[in-house]
Amino acid sequence: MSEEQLEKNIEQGRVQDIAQEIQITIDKLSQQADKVSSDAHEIRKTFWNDVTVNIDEPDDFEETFWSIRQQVELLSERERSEKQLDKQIRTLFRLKGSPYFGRVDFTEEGEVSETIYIGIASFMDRNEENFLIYDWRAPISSLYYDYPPGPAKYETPSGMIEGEMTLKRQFIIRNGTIEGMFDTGVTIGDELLQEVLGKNADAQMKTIVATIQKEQNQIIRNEKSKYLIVQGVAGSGKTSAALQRVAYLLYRHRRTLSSKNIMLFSPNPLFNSYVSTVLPELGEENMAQTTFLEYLSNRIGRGLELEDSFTQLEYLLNSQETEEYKTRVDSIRLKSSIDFKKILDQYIKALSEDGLEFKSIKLKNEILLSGEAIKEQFYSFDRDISIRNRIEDLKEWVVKELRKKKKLERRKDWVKEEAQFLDKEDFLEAFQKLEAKRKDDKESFDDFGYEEKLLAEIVVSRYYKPIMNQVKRLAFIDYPTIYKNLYHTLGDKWVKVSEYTIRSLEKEEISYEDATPFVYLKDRLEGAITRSSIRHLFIDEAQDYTPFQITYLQELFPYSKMTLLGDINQGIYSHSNDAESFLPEEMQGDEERIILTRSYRSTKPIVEFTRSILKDGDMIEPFNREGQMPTMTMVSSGRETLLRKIVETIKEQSSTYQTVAIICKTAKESAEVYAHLKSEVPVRLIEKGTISFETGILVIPSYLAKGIEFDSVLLYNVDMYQRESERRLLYTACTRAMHELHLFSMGEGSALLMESMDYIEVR
Ligand SMILES: Nc1ncnc2c1ncn2[C@@H]1O[C@H](COP(=O)(O)OP(=O)(O)OP(=O)(O)O)[C@@H](O)[C@H]1O
Repeated sequence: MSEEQLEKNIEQGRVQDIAQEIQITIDKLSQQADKVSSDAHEIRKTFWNDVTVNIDEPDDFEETFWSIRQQVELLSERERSEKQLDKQIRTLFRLKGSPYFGRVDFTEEGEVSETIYIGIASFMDRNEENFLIYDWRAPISSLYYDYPPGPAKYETPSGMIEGEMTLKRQFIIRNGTIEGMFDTGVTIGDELLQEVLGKNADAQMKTIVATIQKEQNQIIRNEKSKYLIVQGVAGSGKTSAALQRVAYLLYRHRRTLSSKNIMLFSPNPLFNSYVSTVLPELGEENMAQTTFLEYLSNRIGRGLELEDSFTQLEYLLNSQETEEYKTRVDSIRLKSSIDFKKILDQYIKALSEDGLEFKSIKLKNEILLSGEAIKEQFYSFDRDISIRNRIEDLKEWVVKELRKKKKLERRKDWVKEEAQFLDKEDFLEAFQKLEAKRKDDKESFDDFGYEEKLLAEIVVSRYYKPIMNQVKRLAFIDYPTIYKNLYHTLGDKWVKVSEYTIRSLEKEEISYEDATPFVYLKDRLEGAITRSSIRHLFIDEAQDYTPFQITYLQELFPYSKMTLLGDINQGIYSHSNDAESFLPEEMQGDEERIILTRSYRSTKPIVEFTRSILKDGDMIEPFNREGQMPTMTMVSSGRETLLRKIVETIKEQSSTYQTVAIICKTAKESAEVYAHLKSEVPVRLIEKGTISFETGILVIPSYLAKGIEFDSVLLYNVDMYQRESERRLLYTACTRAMHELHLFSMGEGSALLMESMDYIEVR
């Protein structure tokens, strides 16, 4: 038997021993879980038997309260343990099949050599003395990610440990059997990566803990920086690193940090679902995930129709270079900038003296309180008081005024009339109140007069309640007009942008580029709801955020560290700029920047092709995974033939691969292609509202494919990508392909693809 085989047998023996140990622990914990579960069941069943209920006297009441509370605490303690045990058992089951993926032999200076096995969770021997498996996030495990055999060190809370790594071994273990075992010289050997990357795509992202690369590990374990900026080329593992970073932080700070303290801003709802299984797979709970659009739309509220970011993009991609298009691009650029934020700040300052506008508060089309009266009241307050505090005082004043009006309203004829049409329940309510009143007030009680008053009160309250609620929400502040008036002050340079903005606001619409400034204005005036519980904010696809938006987010999450991940070459919005740092200048100074240049997603021929779409793509390094050269199918006889060719390719590809995506430039084009294909192949259309996707064949607009990957990509109609501004979109679309990329053209081709690029041409 070769030495290698002998080694493998020894390792296989260890895997079996560990599996047995794990099973023993599973059995032990399962027994405990059964006990806790039956305890909890018993408490629930006998909850009220063990509570002393007596509420006659205040003392008895208190005793009852404490008695209930004690039972509730007992129950929730059991429920917590039940949940905890359940989680441990689930992790152990996962460990049993695949206990670890790495081994490092390390000799600390002056100590004996130690063998460390690394897996997705820690596991100790029965006496809880030795680690049989170390969690990948433990300090010592970083040796595995950061060093080849030789001198190595790792950081612990009590200082740096230095020594010598004598062996580094990787495993692929499935169902308790070692399927692959490699001793590696380099950081993380290529064999395992080859195996992982060669697999088919899934509708869900995978964890990468077994093959985290050194530079990715720096992102994951970074603890110091206030702002961590990751500029990484397409497919370099930015999102993967971000998610493993969340798992790392949750583990390292488990006493002080929970998933509730972490938030991820992602590009679209589809992406949210795509990444949602990674953390649970690592035994952690998911953090809150949202999109910036969703946030804005909640803050804008009713009254203005918000154009979403996709509609904005769709407009830009479908338009010719008309005057209107140019104005729109100017508008987007202006409103994305920090300079514009400063203009807005000046405007807000001026509003302290004049310019705030208020809506009249009406009841049944009659004005209860006019906008002018409210304004007059506002500016009668002391101007040294901040706008925010004055608004609070104003709210109180408005409530008081309305209460006065409400009292008078009860006497009006329309109220009496409506009172006759009240429901049985309303009369019952009035009657009960009447009874109570009669009890208190035996002597001088006028039944009839009082009943009439009560009924009138019911009618009037029904009308005033929604008005009062709106007042409490400050809906009487006329933000659209206040925001619109800003555009009367911008001057000649921005006359077209101003006209365009005013026009759209007058139609009660708000463009996507106006949404952030509008919400910012609102926040500055009435006070933002800052999220102080969030300690770590992750912004994926950070290149798609405007400098204005990034500073705004920083203000919203004042106690949070920020991890911004992005790729300037995938900046597909008009405001996208070439700034390497996604941080506006104002925020710079406290940041650390990590650059990822290696692309793992696609095969070498695909990376070589996609990087040449970019003007400066030379720094992008492909991972050495072989595959087919991209193809370009040119059809000069029209759309029908092109679609027929596409159907042929889909059929061929879907027999090999799980996910085949037909990527179109726009949603409009996607819908057309889908209409054509759906009778030929089982295909699904992905739209901006789609929240999840399954494996299979799908048609998707380029910008919704952001962050996601497919086994095979068919790029429909490359002739649609001609403008310089569309280069990055073309790059983004092509870089979604893992194993195969096929481009289709109706003859003209794209000016952005050069003759010299490496692809196979099929005419
Ligand atoms: N260290 C790694 N080990 C295994 N797979 C990896 C590793 N790093 C990245 N990958 C794989 O490469 C692919 C791309 O990763 P990911 O989506 O995180 O990259 P990205 O930089 O966010 O890409 P993009 O910007 O193009 O959306 C995924 O399939 C991911 O699993």
